[in-house]
Amino acid sequence: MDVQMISCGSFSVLVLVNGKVFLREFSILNPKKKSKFEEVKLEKEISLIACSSSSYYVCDNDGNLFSWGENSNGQLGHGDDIPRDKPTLIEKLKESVMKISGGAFHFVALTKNHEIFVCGKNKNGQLGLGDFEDRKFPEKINFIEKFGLIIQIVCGDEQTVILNEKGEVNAISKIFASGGYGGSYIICVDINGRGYSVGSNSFWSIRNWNLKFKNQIETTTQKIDFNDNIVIHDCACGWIHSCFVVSQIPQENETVLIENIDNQEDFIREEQKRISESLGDFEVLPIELIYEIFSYLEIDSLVRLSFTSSEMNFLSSYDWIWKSIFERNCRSISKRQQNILNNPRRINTKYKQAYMERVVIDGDAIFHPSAIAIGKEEDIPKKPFWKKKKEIKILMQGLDASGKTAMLYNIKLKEIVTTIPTVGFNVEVVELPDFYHKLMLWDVGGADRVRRLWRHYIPVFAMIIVIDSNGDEDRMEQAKEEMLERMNDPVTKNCIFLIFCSKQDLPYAKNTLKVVKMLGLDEVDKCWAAFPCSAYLRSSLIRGLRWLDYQFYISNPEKNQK
Ligand SMILES: Nc1nc2c(ncn2[C@@H]2O[C@H](COP(=O)(O)OP(=O)(O)OP(=O)(O)O)[C@@H](O)[C@H]2O)c(=O)[nH]1
Ligand SMILES: [Mg+2]
Repeated sequence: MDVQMISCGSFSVLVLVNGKVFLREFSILNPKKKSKFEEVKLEKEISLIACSSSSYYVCDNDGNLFSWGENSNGQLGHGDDIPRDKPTLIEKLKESVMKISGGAFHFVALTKNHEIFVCGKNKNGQLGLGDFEDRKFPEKINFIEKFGLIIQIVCGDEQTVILNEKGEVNAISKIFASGGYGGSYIICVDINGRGYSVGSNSFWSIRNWNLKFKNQIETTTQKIDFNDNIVIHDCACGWIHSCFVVSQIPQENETVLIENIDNQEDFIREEQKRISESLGDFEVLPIELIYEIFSYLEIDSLVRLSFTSSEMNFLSSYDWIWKSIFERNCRSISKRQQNILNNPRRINTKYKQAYMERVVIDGDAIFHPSAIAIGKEEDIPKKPFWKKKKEIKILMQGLDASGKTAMLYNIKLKEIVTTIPTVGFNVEVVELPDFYHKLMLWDVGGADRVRRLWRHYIPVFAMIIVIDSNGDEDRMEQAKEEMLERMNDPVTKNCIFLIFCSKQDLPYAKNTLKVVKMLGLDEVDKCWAAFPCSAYLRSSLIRGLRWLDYQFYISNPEKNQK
C-alpha cells in the first residue's frame, strides 16, 4: 500500500493511496459517531489531492480537477453555491492542473503552464484579483508578468502565497518546498532547509510573525530562528500550532554513522538528544509518538493520528525506513521525498543507495539511473534547425494487440486508425520538429512468426517495447519474458530501450511503477526508460520518442559499436 499524499480539512482527512482516494469525515454534530475511511469513487487514477475546510479537490493524471463538499462561497468552482456529494469535474478549468492548495473557503490551482486559477471566498482579497468579491468559477490571475515563473502555491485560512522560480515573491531564496496550511499563517521551507513564516502570530503559533495579508501577495517573511545547523525537512501547520521535521547537520569534526539499523530506538533517542540541544524552546516529539507515526504506513493508524504528512518525511530521513521501503519492493516516492533523499545531508547508507540505484522516478516516467543522467525530458535542448537529420532505425516490439500499429499511425498520421493484427511488418519514416533524427519505425506484428526473426531484419540500436499496462498477470509474465529476451540478447548490447506502458487511458491500467516492477525492469542494467502512454494520445508518444531521440544523439550507440 503506497500512501502518496494526505491532506486535512477542518474535520476530515483525505488520503491518496495507489491513485485511489479515501476520505474520512468527522461529524461535528455527532462527535461520538465512529467514522471510517471510505473510498471516493473516481473513474481515473488520481495524482493530487487537497482539502479546504470542508471541500475536497482531486486531480487525475490528465490534470482534470474535480471538487465536492461544502460550497458556501462557491469554492467548488461550478458557478453556484450548491454543495456536491460526489466529485464533480470543474468544467471551466480547462488547463491541466499541476498543484492545488485549499484555504478555508477558497482554492488555488497551478497549471502545467504555470498559470494560477483561484476560486471561492475573497473577503480578505485572498484570491489576489485586486477586489474583495467571491468567485464561483475559477478565474485566472496573471502574475506571470509581475513575478516570473510561478512554481509553488500555498493557501492559509484566508491567504494565498505564491512563490516564483527565484523565490522572489516572499524574498526566500530558491524556494522549492513545502508550505503548511495554518489558521492565519503560513510556513515555507526553502531548498536549504530554512523555514520562513508569514501571517498572524496571534496565538503564538510561531515565533516570528508578520503582517496579515490584505489584497496583495507581496509581503515580507521572517526566518524561523532555528540554529543554522538545523535543517528543516518539512513543516506542517495546524490552526494554531506548528510542527517541524528537522535534523541536524553534523559539524565538521562530528561523525554520525547510521550503521546499526536494527537498533532504531537507541538511534532515535541519541539523535533526539543531539538535536534538542540546538532547538531552544521548540519541543521534540517523544519517541513513542514517533513509533506511532511509523505506523502511518498502515491506513488504520493513519486515522488515529490524523494530522500531517510531515512525519512521513521525518521518517524518510532515517535509513530503516528506506530499508522497509526497499523490502516492500520499492514503493513509489513523492517528488518531495525524493528531494529530501537527493540532498546530501546525512543519509547515505546502503539501503538508500540500493534504492536509488535501481530506478529513478521523474514525475510519471521511470528511468535506469544511467539513462536519466543524460536525458531528462525538460533538459532536452532543441535541435539546431540547420543540422541535417540522420535516420535511426527503431524496432517496435511487443505482444500482439499491445498497440504498436495504433501508435505507429498516430505518430505518423496524427490519426487514430482502426487496426487489424499485423502480418509481417509496417515501416514508416517520421520526421518530427525539434528532433535530432528522422525516425524509421519498424512495427513488427506481435503474433506473427516474424517476431522471432527480428534479429535478421535490421541492426538494432534503438528499440521500443510496447507493454499493455492493462494486461492481466499471465500477459504481463509473457511480456516480461519477451522483453528480457530482447534486452539480454547480445545483439542489443548497445541498444537504447524505450518502454511504452500503453493503454493508460483505460481505467484499470497499471501505473508505470507497477509495470516496471512486474516486468522486473529495475533489475536490468541497460539504458532504458519507461513512459506511460496511450496510443490515442499522441503527445504521450512524442514525449517518449523525444527521450529516445536525444538519448541516441548523446550516446550514439551505432558509433560505439564500431
Ligand atoms: N484503449 C486503448 N486501446 C488501444 C491502445 N492502443 C491500442 N489499442 C487497441 O488495441 C487493439 C490492438 O492494437 P494494435 O495497434 O493493432 O496492436 P498491435 O500491437 O499492432 O498488435 P499486432 O499487430 O497483433 O502485434 C486495437 O483494437 C487498438 O484500438 C490504447 O492506448 N488504448
Ligand atoms: Mg500491429
